[in-house]
Amino acid sequence: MSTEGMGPEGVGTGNGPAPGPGTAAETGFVVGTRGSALAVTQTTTVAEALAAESGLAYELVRVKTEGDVTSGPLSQLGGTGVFAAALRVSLLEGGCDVAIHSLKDLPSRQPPGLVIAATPRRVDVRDALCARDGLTLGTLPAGATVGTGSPRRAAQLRAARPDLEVVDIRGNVGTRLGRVKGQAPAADDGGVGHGFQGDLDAVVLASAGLLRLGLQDHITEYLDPAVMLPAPGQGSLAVECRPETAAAGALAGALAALDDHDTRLAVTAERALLARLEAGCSAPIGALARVEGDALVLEAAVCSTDGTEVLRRSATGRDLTVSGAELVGRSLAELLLGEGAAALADLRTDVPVDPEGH
Ligand SMILES: NCc1[nH]cc(CCC(=O)O)c1CC(=O)O
Repeated sequence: MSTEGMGPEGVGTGNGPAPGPGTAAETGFVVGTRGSALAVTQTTTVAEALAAESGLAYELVRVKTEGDVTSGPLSQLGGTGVFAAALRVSLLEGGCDVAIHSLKDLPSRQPPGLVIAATPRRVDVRDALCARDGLTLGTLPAGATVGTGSPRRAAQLRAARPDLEVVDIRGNVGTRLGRVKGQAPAADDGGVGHGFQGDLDAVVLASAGLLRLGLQDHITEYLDPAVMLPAPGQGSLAVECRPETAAAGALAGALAALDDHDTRLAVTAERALLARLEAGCSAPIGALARVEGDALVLEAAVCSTDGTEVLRRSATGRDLTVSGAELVGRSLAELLLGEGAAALADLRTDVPVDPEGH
């Protein structure tokens, strides 16, 4: 594991000396981030909020995900969240005090020794169609090519529009946007050329990532969750740390203040469903929970990979606590399993579809 300081521009509010790595000190804290534009943007936003709330300074360190991290520590942390794993190793080793993840990229089971201390208020949960010429799912011509690397998006696209051609694509947000015909490549890929001219009619991406990067102008349609149920945790962030960091002190108070209870309940239900289904991170499963009045409503869809079958069910709970939310997720998973979810899809699919999809 290696960390690399990001230089003076990575230093936050600056009241007090720069903190040393691993010391969630009285004076400051160290925040780990992956290197992609989306990771840096969302990490900076959260770090600024924590600094403002706590009065502490912070420093960003870039945690490299290549190389040495593919050995021992990864297997201890579980294979699913390989891209979160490097940050987690850094947290456990004291290389940073806080790490910010896209919640949907985290495995559904929390590793020992780390806690999710805050789930900030969720932003737009929907998937977004970014098409040439302002086209929408309804107006794309028959045979149009739509790029996605996600089996969940592919299956739901096929279910909605069997006449489209789904193309498997990879890469970070800027790279994928650049695949759309006539689209100027977005300058968010850290200067890494994507090597493609626009060759597709459309791509599907998470609205949240586009919004956080200020790229929402590329969206031609926000896909209704009735058509495209988002990934569990989509649009949410997880602020992770060692338990003692969240237990006491100025940073603990700031973490608690950043936590949004309704978001916490929703993502808890979605992740509990995923855990009970024993589904891998690229399984074709959509899940979305919302607090509606005094109820938590969870919807989930398990798709066959070819999109010919989508099993979609919902469950409601009235116990608005974390354990109540877990129960809603688990019960809906049981219901889906009882109706043949495991036969419908290869739930354990655990291909890391998105090395820098972040
Ligand atoms: N798997 C990559 C990833 N992880 C989080 C986001 C977007 C932001 C979010 O959903 O919180 C993305 C990009 C995408 O799916 O388009």
